[in-house]
Amino acid sequence: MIPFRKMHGLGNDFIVVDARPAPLPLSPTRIAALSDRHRGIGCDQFITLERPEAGADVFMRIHNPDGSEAEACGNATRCVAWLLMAETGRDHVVVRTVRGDLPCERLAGGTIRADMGPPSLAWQEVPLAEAMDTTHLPIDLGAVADPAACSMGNPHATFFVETLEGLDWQALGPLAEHHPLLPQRANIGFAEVVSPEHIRLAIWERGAGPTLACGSGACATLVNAHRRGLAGRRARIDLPGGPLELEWRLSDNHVLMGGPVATAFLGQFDPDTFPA
Ligand SMILES: N[C@H](CCC[C@H](N)C(=O)O)C(=O)O
Repeated sequence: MIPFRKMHGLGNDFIVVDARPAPLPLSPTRIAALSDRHRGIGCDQFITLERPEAGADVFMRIHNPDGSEAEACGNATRCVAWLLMAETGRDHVVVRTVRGDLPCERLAGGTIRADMGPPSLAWQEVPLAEAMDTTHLPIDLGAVADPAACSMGNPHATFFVETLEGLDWQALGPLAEHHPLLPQRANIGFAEVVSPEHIRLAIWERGAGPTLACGSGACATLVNAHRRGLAGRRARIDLPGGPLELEWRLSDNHVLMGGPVATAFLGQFDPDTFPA
């Protein structure tokens, strides 16, 4: 049996397994089966903790429920940071991902804040299929158009809308996720700018669909809103699951993202029950 912990940040939920003591028999197929909400445990992302090389407290591998691997996950970074803080008693830990080291800290009130690093703004780095200005993509889906794109390690495109009220973003999300301009697909944000310090955001995640919150998506939204002149460098971003506090720091170009984390339950599963 393999023990797991079910965690979430604002309802963006994760199965977390610990492969630090020994590697676990988890193929993408098995991860997809475990991530199924009806036939498995269910989650937005499947998180595997691995032993890091020197310089970080843990290596975090991220899979989507379709079995694909993601380069970044802000809410899981905060959940895993909390776990490491509970293990070590420290208020600062470093979570390593395939895209680099993410320092995290515990703030007053239990908020966990992750330094998600600098955004990538060049078209090759999002990536987009061809050279263009990443603040305006020629994507027109009728009800929404003209998104901005950036990478937080993983690809994001943000549509700015007058209001989320009545917008069928769950139908538009998959069209944008699979648009030919986005060869690695992308996480798709629908952002209603309430004021320069306050944004409402709905997210259609690559490989996962609609989620209650997306940390890297909130980072990308602040970056894209700021580049479009719609927001300052700090904002509260309200997602369906609740608010995240964002800052795109001027001094070092890093994006900081803070919010709550929670454990829902602990459990165990028999890997042989799921296809290998
Ligand atoms: N929920 C995550 C993002 C998952 C991104 C994943 N869907 C991808 O394919 O990049 C977050 O809090 O940042």
